[in-house]
Amino acid sequence: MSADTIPFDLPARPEALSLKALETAVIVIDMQNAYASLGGYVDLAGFDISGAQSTIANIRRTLNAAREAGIQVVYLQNGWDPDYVEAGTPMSPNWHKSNALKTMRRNPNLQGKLLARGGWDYDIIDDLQPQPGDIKVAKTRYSAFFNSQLDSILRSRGIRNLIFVGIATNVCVESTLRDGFHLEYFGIMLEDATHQLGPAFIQQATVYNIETFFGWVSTVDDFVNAIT
Ligand SMILES: NC(=O)N/C=C\C(=O)O
Repeated sequence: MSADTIPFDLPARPEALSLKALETAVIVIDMQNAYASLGGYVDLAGFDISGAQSTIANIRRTLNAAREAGIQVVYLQNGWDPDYVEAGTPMSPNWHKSNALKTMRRNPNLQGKLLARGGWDYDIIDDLQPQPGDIKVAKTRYSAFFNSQLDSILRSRGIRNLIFVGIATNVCVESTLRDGFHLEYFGIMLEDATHQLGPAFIQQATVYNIETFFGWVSTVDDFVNAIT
């Protein structure tokens, strides 16, 4: 039996899980300049991203260990075409709720810069550049399962367990983990490899929701120790 088919035990809340590397992927949600760099969209929109640095370091540790253990790494990238056709019109709730679109409407000099494919804001941050063998998937709404290739990419590889890292805990991470639950994926969030948009209590709200209703919560130390 090869190492990646031998189950490893992951300490998690509300209970530990037994997982096989080959059936597991690390899902990296939106680690783009927009969400993790000063001068990116969420910074310009007025959110506090001072906690992102420790999140980035914890994600890097998670990804290095996952690649070593033969666990697939999948990067999601949020945004739209440079003309924002995919962002929708006033007929779409996205047009009304997207803080990126609202920020650009308030500051017309930013038009075309935020979350536009091909631009700096859309790019994955330098510290977490994808490595050979990693998979990149584009998304246009908060849930990475909506209108994307993610489900078929995972199912075609027999992946059932999703380890979530990235930004933001309470928006795209939680939306994707919830949709994954309804598609029969086992979702596990590494709480110290995610960061919220909004006050600290909202991170705890997502942790509670996941532990209680949608999946499991673990930590970077526990994940790295379990697979090395
Ligand atoms: N990646 C995210 O969680 N995004 C949250 C908000 C947005 O994209 O406007």
